Amino acid sequence: MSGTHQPPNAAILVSFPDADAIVESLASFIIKAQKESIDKKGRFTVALSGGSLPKMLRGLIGNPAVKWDKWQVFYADERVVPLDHPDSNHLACTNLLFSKVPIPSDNIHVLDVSLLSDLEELSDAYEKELIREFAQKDAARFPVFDLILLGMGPDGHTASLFPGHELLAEEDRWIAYLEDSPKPPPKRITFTYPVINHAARVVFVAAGKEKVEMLSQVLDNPEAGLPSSRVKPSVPGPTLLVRRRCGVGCRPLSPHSL
Ligand SMILES: O=C(O)[C@H](O)[C@@H](O)[C@H](O)[C@H](O)COP(=O)(O)O
Repeated sequence: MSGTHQPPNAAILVSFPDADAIVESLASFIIKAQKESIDKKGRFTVALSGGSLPKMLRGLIGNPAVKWDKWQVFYADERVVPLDHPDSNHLACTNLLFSKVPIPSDNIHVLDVSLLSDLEELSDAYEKELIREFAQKDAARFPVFDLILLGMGPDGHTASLFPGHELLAEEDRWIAYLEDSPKPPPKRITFTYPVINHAARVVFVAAGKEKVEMLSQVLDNPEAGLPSSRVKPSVPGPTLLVRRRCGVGCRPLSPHSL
């Protein structure tokens, strides 16, 4: 083990030599979080993103430590397309993970596809899905996810929260929609910051050389207000898993220290 970089927003940054090392470490991190959550509450609430994240979850496949029947899975953001559309985050997660593991389909919370033509109704319905899982069980103002897994775009976006977008200022709603996403497809729903920042754990998985420059912006220049810099769950701050040298002063850390 060599050490961590503590950037101003108190994120924990961990870098790995290659994608396989991230996959392995991410799986152990998730399993540890799962155990703590099930021991405490009997369930594990997790939110997934799209992009390259689903394929980074392959370390969970065939792993007997994963208690799939205790998982409640939501999408931190989802593209407004049918569930079998190539752009669907749910389809990517299904192809790369859920079709290969024994998770009950009722435990995966997907868009109500009968509402795809009305984004307001669609995001309201997804918010109600969260309310059923959290407000009724935990009686909290905002849901407290056990784990939210995020990606980071080369422009610093995360989930479907994009630089300069009005949704960055949303303080009330749990789920919001947009019709002008700069990353296609344009219509999406997304968790808002109140949801992301109330999570017990948030992990960014940001593999790829093209993210190095943006990563240093996000970590070392939070006052610029990039969407990924605004992810600030209270304790212990977000964890960032990145591939290769991150270029912002961090050193490789043993996966076991996660
Ligand atoms: O559905 C989406 O588009 C996302 O959830 C988005 O926020 C993604 O996580 C980032 O764009 C990173 O994507 P990559 O991992 O493919 O770079």
